[in-house]
Parts: sequence; C-alpha cells; structure tokens
Amino acid sequence: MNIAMTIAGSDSGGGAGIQADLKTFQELGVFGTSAITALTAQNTLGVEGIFSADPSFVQQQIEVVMKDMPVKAVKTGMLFSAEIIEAVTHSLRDKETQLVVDPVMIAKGGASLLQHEAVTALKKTLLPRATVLTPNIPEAEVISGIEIKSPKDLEKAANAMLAMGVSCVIIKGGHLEGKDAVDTVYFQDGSFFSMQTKRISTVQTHGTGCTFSAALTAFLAQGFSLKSAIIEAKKFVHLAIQHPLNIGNGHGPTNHFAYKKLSGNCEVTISEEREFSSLSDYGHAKLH
Ligand SMILES: Nc1ncnc2c1ncn2[C@@H]1O[C@H](COP(=O)(O)OP(=O)(O)O)[C@@H](O)[C@H]1O
Ligand SMILES: Cc1ncc(COP(=O)(O)OP(=O)(O)O)c(N)n1
Repeated sequence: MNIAMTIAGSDSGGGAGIQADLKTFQELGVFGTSAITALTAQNTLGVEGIFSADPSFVQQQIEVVMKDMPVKAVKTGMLFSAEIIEAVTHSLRDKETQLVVDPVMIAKGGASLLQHEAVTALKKTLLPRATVLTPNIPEAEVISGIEIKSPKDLEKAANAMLAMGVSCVIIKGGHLEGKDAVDTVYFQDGSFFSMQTKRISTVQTHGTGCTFSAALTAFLAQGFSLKSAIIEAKKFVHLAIQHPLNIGNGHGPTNHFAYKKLSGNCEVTISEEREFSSLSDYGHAKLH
C-alpha cells in the first residue's frame, strides 16, 4: 500500500485542508496520514476562527508517523507561522520523500492562513527542500516579488521561484479569467509545459488548490512520473469542479468522487509552446 502524508490545517467544513487532502488520497487508493498545523472553524462562507497547533507538536506528529511508516510523498498546505514552517522543515531534513508545497496564504473568504512574516521562512527553509511548488497567481506574486500581468511575467516569476531551490513550479490559473483554466509548469532544467481545460462557470470552488496538490501527491506516492502526476492531478481537480455537490450557501466544496466515478475521463490540452500561441485567449485573461 502506498502511503502519503498531508501537513496542513483542518477545515471543519470539509472542503479544503486536511479533509480535502485525505478524501483525495482515499479516492486515489493511497493510504493517507496527516500532521495538523491548525484547526479552523470554517464553512463555505468563510473562516470564523483559527487555533494554531504548537510547532513542537506538529514536529512530533510528523516524526512519529515517519519512524513507523514508509511515507512515499508529502504535501504541505496551511502552515500558518514561521515557527511551524521551521518545525516541518526540520522534521523532513533527512527524508528522501517527494515534497509538494502548496503555499496556502489566503482563504477564498479573505482570511489569512499564513502570517505575513512567515513568507521569508517559507522561501528560505521549506522551498529549497520542495520537489514541486503550486502557487496560485497571488501567491506566486508574493513569493517571487513580481507582479504578474502577462505570460512573460509568469515566466519571470517562475524563474525567481526556481532560483529559491524548488525543482518544479506550477503556477495555477484559477484566478485568471478567460474561457480556459490554464496552469503553467516550469522545471529547473528550463523545460516547460502548459495544461489547459475549459473554465467552468461556478462558485463551487472551495478547496480547489488543496485538492489539486493532494491529487499530485497521491500520484507521486503511486510512482507516476512528475509530468504524468501533474496532468492526472489537473484531471482530478477539473472533474471535481465540473460535477459539484452543491453543499452550503457560499463557495461549496468540489466533488472528490468524480474522478474515480468517471474513470479519470477528462480532456486536458498540453502544450510546450512558450509563446502561448496555442492558448489564444490566455493573453487576454484578466487577473481578479
Ligand atoms: N473555474 C474553474 N474551472 C476549471 N478549472 C479551475 C477553475 N478554477 C480553478 N481551476 C483549476 O483548479 C486548480 C486550482 O487552482 P486555483 O483555484 O487557482 O488554486 P487555489 O485554490 O490555490 O486558489 C488549477 O488546476 C486551476 O486551473
Ligand atoms: C484549513 C484550510 N486550508 C487551506 C484552505 C485554502 O484552500 P484552497 O484550496 O486554496 O481553497 P480556497 O480557500 O481558495 O477555497 C482553507 N480554506 N482552509
């Protein structure tokens, strides 16, 4: 049995965080373990409370699991503070496991899930250890310090993040407008591809980033190559958005059952064209 770990915050509403990650692992046939960094009191309308875990207890959760079980891939989500980021980095120091860092900063409702001063710790300690970094556009701007207004800016921001030591950067395009949802993928060796699905018009998008990074982690734990794991994760999140469960009165959760139910049947267009010539509407996409 392949084992994965999520190091993230709990979402009491079940659509994001630890809950989304474990549901995704389960649907993909991977045994899920977890280290909880914070509890949130949250529903589809927003986050009403945050209770941080003690950094030493986050470290203990990771180390107790890892000394007993062969965890093949790890993802991080909400890490909340510099102290928790340092504890996580310390716990993973001698481990060879692949690491997906989803640099969760702000929830859809506007609540801050990462303290402002923790960004430096994220960049200096955790990113050099990461296999893949999965920022959305606003997170990519904060981490890279580059304002993203065009596809050229995306590349500049990705290069700035690759220079921090991460092996692969996926800049997610959920926050753009345009008829397609385009994510761009950059590697240390200079190679690149973009992946594109039809943008779905919906408010049922709570936890899309968590679900995408959890699916990527699950495919890596199963031994998929990095490129195929990324593409399958895109299919998983697309189908989860496309077949909503319609729960709650705000941004509802995505449907983690859809990928398995539909046997992963989803069209993704892959392009290695850096000039985005095949992504005709991308240059016109507007940022939120
Ligand atoms: N409306 C949508 N239609 C199709 N795909 C989407 C939509 N919104 C987000 N996605 C996809 O979901 C994944 C998560 O992206 P995003 O929503 O930007 O992350 P985050 O939750 O971190 O803000 C990406 O693969 C993105 O392209
Ligand atoms: C506990 C917790 N972790 C992460 C998030 C944010 O998840 P994300 O996938 O980025 O989704 P949205 O906030 O954009 O819906 C969260 N809300 N709670």
